[in-house]
Amino acid sequence: MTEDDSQTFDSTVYYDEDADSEVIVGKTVAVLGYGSQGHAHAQNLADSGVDVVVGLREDSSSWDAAEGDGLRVATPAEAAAEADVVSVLVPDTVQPDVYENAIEPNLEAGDTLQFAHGFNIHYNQIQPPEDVDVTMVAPKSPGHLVRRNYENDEGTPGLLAVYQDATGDAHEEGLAYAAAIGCTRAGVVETSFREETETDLFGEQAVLCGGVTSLVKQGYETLVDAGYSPEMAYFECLNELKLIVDLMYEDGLGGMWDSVSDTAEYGGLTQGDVVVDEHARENMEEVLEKVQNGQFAREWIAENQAGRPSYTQLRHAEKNHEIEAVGEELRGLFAWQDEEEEEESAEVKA
Ligand SMILES: NC(=O)C1=CN([C@@H]2O[C@H](COP(=O)(O)OP(=O)(O)OC[C@H]3O[C@@H](n4cnc5c(N)ncnc54)[C@H](OP(=O)(O)O)[C@@H]3O)[C@@H](O)[C@H]2O)C=CC1
Ligand SMILES: CC[C@](O)(C(C)=O)C(=O)O
Ligand SMILES: [Mg+2]
Ligand SMILES: [Mg+2]
Repeated sequence: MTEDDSQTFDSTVYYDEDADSEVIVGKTVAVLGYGSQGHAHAQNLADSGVDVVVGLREDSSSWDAAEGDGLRVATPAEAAAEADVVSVLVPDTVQPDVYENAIEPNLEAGDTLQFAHGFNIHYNQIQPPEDVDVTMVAPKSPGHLVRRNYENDEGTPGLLAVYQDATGDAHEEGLAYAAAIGCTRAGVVETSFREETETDLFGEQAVLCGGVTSLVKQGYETLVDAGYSPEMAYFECLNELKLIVDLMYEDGLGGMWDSVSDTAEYGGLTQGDVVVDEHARENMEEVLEKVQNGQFAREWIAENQAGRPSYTQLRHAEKNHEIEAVGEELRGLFAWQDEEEEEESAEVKA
């Protein structure tokens, strides 16, 4: 069975009790990649009793870290060869190459191709054989929190999708994988590769990563250009955002509105749409259109084929924005990051 895109998925939420961990504990899972998602999936799976082998390039900077975390490490081809489930957690743009050279030659009938994002299946960059299962367990969180939550006996919400069910067990095995990385502790919702891919790309571009950072920088620059100190602008437009979003995370927009002052609530409700106005909505719809018609995917693939010229320039400009230096200095002065977070943020920078 291959995914029926027109299928509307019900909003059943799956929890630990809905998963049969025995389905995956007896299998070998190759986790290809040991980065944000890979290090979390591999360690969480292993801590859940799953036989894990990490697949990395022989000159990988992550090889020693994975071995240091008590995991077996092999090349991607070696890992795929011994695995029943191959979890593809290398960057989206290298997955087709890794699939062609390391995974596909070592896939056997009845194996599972598992993803954390649907990009390469949805945009037809990887076309799996008909005799394997193709699933996705996509944590709705950065990987470092997937690991932190698991270690704290907490869960991370996730999505489950079955693109191809050659064995008839894809859903059950995907749910067991989700449980083993801690997602069913929080709740797992079933979706499709199309829906996850398009909503995830839109969300990270228009809201979570792109939209928010642009709003923060524009707010910071507005205050600094008006003569206010960079430190004041940082505190107001970046640092306090976490505290505001924490309230929304815990109890919706109302949870935040109920906690801030009436003055802030009135000002926010009247001026918010002045700043993020109907043009923002029109722009968001254009962003979504480019995701849906494949234009963004083609642009991102071409950017990588060209050696990432624009991406490199944009990353450089972002790292050199004044707010980064101001923030680094202020974060060093204030003891608001606990040790665990400081260690992790050092890891992320490495
Ligand atoms: N980041 C996140 O929180 C989320 C990511 N995802 C998805 O998870 C997947 C993995 O992304 P993410 O965890 O961010 O990836 P990262 O960039 O954090 O990590 C990539 C890993 O892959 C390895 N790698 C890179 N190139 C190759 C290669 N050619 N062959 C073998 N290994 C390679 C790297 O090791 P080295 O370079 O040392 O060899 C590194 O261990 C993607 O599909 C992404 O969309 C989904 C949800 C959230
Ligand atoms: C929000 C960015 C993300 O989609 C994620 C952490 O979920 C990603 O691709 O990293
Ligand atoms: Mg995401
Ligand atoms: Mg994403």
